[in-house]
Amino acid sequence: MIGTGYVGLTTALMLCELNHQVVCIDTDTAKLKQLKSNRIPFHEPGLEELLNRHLSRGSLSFTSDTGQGVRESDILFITVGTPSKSDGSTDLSQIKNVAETIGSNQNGYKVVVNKSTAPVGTCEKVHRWILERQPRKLPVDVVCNPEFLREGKALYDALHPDRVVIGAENGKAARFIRNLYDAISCPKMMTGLRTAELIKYSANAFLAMKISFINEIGRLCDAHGVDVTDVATGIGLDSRIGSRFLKAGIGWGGSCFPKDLASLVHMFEQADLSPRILEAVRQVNDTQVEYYLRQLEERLGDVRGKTISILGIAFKPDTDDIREAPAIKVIQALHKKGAFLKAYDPVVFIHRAPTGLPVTLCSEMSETFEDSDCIFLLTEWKNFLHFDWKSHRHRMRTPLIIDGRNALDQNALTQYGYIYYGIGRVYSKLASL
Ligand SMILES: NC(=O)C1=CN([C@@H]2O[C@H](COP(=O)(O)OP(=O)(O)OC[C@H]3O[C@@H](n4cnc5c(N)ncnc54)[C@H](O)[C@@H]3O)[C@@H](O)[C@H]2O)C=CC1
Ligand SMILES: O=C(O)[C@H]1O[C@H](OP(=O)(O)OP(=O)(O)OC[C@H]2O[C@@H](n3ccc(=O)[nH]c3=O)[C@H](O)[C@@H]2O)[C@H](O)[C@@H](O)[C@@H]1O
Repeated sequence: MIGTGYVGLTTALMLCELNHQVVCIDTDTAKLKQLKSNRIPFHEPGLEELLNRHLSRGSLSFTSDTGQGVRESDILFITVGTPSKSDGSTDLSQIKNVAETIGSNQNGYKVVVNKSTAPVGTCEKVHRWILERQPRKLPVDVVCNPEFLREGKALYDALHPDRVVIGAENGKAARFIRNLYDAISCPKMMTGLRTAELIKYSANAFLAMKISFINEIGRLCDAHGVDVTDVATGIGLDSRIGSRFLKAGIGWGGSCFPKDLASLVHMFEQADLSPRILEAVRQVNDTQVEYYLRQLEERLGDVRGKTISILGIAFKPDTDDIREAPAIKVIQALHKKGAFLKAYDPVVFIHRAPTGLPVTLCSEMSETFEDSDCIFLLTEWKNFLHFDWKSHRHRMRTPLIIDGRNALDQNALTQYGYIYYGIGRVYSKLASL
């Protein structure tokens, strides 16, 4: 497993659970040091227990020596990063580097499986990069096995996927990889390399589209006094639509949706096509923070000099990942407008203290209430939802709550005397009867 981030480490542990022997390779020696001493370098539920189990059983090992890892393995998974370049295209330098190292260290037949999300045609490039570096002509097959796990639920998703997609040009290599997943019961789709690559991007874009769709409907709900959660329930009951990914809120962030949509748009442009739906999906998301800030200012007036408390920094619960987190955008925008900011997140500051964020960090959630003019919830951590909101209201200067995730109990909060705003939320008299 070359690359031991969220995807590489989770996949390695999943394969260990299926009784395979795995060597994890990474160039980040500080990360390897932590892993070797039983510590997960990021917050991801369930991984630490499996790390301990497989390190002590000897089914898992770690090294920074990629050459040695390549020579000792039959199957090589590429799970390195594929960040965006400034024009939206994908930076393939980490994949290229790995492919070249595989080529120069190849000592026999290998199956190279690309799991990193990369544009259509990347696996063909990987094949070429390997061949160019081989010391002598050796057989190698490249397979595309995109990953669909979610952060925060990575282990569950890896062990219980909705499907496994295996793209290959060679049936023998494809079956070899399918056999790895024998013990996992789900549909296994065998397809071509390019198809597998595009399935991954299309899946992420479709999910982002569902969210942007309900967020746009949420704005109309605000205008008409309609409850967006009821609209989502009502449409989601149609099995052709489905109820998931219809939670309206501050918008999608994270390490993948933004970069993958940018990459897909770039692929369209390269093909001389206009990605009209994708552009709209991104536009709704890009203007969602602005929309919320307008709602905030309508209720609080000018935010200059006011104290606003941010609850949650991670881009979603159960992770410490803050890549493209909506909270960061909100903090920066409010700071620019002259607000004082406090923030609390139960895990983010433990593993990855963000540098240069203009916020005063709180060590407990209750501190965010003190002399605050607004609490802005941006990550729906469970402990925020089960907090004793009733007894803390009096500590706020203005009891305004902006719920960026439509996660709090609006009726209860209103009864406790808070002013509540969630996109497309309507105070339900029925619920309070
Ligand atoms: N994070 C997620 O939830 C998902 C990510 N993906 C895709 O999987 C890929 C990896 O993503 P993450 O695991 O989040 O990335 P990450 O940034 O957490 O981990 C990547 C790892 O690769 C290592 N690395 C970089 N160059 C290397 C090299 N030459 N040799 C060995 N190791 C090297 C880095 O040190 C790092 O530990 C990306 O393409 C991403 O789009 C796909 C599905 C889910
Ligand atoms: O390619 C990837 O990296 C992964 O991207 C997403 O997973 P992830 O980014 O971990 O998180 P999601 O649960 O998809 O949430 C993404 C963003 O959408 C937001 N979201 C999600 C669902 C929803 O109904 N509403 C909503 O605003 C979340 O708060 C978060 O900011 C996909 O769900 C995974 O299938 C995919 O493998």
